[in-house]
Amino acid sequence: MAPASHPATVAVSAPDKGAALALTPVSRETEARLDRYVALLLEWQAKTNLVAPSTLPNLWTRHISDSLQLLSLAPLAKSWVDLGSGGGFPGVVLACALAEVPGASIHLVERIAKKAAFLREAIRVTAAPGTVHLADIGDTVDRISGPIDCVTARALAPLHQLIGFAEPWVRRGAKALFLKGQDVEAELTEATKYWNIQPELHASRTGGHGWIVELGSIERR
Ligand SMILES: C[S@@+](CC[C@H](N)C(=O)[O-])C[C@H]1O[C@@H](n2cnc3c(N)ncnc32)[C@H](O)[C@@H]1O
Repeated sequence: MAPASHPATVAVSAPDKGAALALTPVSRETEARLDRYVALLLEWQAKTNLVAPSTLPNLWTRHISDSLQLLSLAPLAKSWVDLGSGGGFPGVVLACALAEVPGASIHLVERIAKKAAFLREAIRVTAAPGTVHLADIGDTVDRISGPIDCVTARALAPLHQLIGFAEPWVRRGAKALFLKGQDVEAELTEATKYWNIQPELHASRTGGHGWIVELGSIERR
């Protein structure tokens, strides 16, 4: 039995989950998959730091809704790539929702073996349509070769670097959706030194000072 202070004993806050599902509603089937994912995340959090411990009480609003909100910005996208998936945000959450969409799937790219192992287990227990790549992003550009509709990333790198990562897929027709914090304007200013972009900015539905940067085209300056 885990000691009382063991992170695996952190309970999910029902009001937080309720608030998250009000913000970003999902089907019963997706909710059941997300419940299995959250249980696994809390179990693994004890041995691998997957999310900042301070965010655990607000796991559903802070991480799950934050991830789910991307779906409404690419409602027709079936083929996704999530770069630097870490503990599975937004990648595993999207996979859980995409299980409802015939033919949809997501590639999860992560270079740390322990995290990739967690991602594989999350995909297994949720039976969600995801493929985990234990690899550096640069090495997956050729490996993930089919048509991709949407490239995502959260908390991975400054915007100008993210744009460089996503550029090969966006050049082949994908849209990029990056979850960003309050410094988005400064990051955009920096990014436009290197890239010709027409960003669309969406305020995060989960409150705080978050933004989603949407890019439909990327050209090197
Ligand atoms: C700060 S974490 C964010 C994880 C997750 N996206 C989230 O929002 O919770 C960044 C993750 O990206 C991974 N990462 C960073 N650079 C990478 C690269 N070049 N190729 C693959 N993974 C990378 C790191 O190992 C780490 O797990």
